[in-house]
Amino acid sequence: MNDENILNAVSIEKDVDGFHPVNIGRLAMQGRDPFFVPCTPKGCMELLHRSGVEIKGKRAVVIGRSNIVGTPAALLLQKANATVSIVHSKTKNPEEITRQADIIIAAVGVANLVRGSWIKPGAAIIDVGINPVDDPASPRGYRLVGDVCFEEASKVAGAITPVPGGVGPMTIAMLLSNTLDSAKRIHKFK
Ligand SMILES: NC(=O)C1=CN([C@@H]2O[C@H](COP(=O)(O)OP(=O)(O)OC[C@H]3O[C@@H](n4cnc5c(N)ncnc54)[C@H](OP(=O)(O)O)[C@@H]3O)[C@@H](O)[C@H]2O)C=CC1
Ligand SMILES: Nc1nc(=O)c2c([nH]1)NC[C@@H]1CN(c3ccc(C(=O)N[C@@H](CCC(=O)O)C(=O)O)cc3)C=[N+]21
Repeated sequence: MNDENILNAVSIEKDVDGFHPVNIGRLAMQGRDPFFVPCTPKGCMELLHRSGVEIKGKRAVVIGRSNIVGTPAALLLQKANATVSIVHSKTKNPEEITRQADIIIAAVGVANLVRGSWIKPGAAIIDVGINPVDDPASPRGYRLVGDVCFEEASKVAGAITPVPGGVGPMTIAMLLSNTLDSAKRIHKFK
């Protein structure tokens, strides 16, 4: 499948994933707003806001730069007036960068990449990763873990999201929220 052709075929007013290039472009520009914000990054911001984490003026690090998570998450943090660094697979000494962060969003797809020693005491950690690891003791033969080593990180962080039961369910909630907004807009409800 060619994702560019598919995204171009979606009407920007019905793009509830927020992946159309026009919606991403509007998200990136000052003074413009997209019709929809991508669900997973939107869920990350909702978690930070509802947990009372201050974003303005803080240092944030996003690990990962995909079109669907890392890049829009970095844009949203920047819009919320954080100073944002992006760590990716070519970054040297990522832990030196993450250790300066008040907020970390990890969206990598590598189980337990972020260790306790990567984290500044008191930082807020949003773990987007959904990684299956073999576990013969669990009914499915595997269990899900995040990109952050929860056992270590939870001893250092001020706040941390679990996997499962963290960003995943928020993504689903944001998809429903975007879908409701879309319907309201099309039917001219308030
Ligand atoms: N909870 C939820 O709702 C969702 C969870 N996910 C999960 O989030 C994770 C990321 O998803 P997605 O963004 O789609 O993944 P992608 O594979 O598209 O992107 C991964 C990103 O991580 C970077 N990366 C890979 N290895 C390293 C490393 N060792 N150190 C630093 N950066 C690295 C890559 O860098 P580079 O660009 O250099 O290749 C890339 O930018 C996955 O586990 C996925 O299952 C995804 C969507 C929703
Ligand atoms: N166009 C598009 N939109 C997406 O939103 C999208 C996508 N593509 N590609 C794949 C990723 C992945 N993703 C998840 C959403 C919820 C959970 C979730 O709710 N997980 C549960 C665990 C579920 C279980 O136990 O199996 C949890 O974290 O608690 C996981 C992963 C959305 N994605």
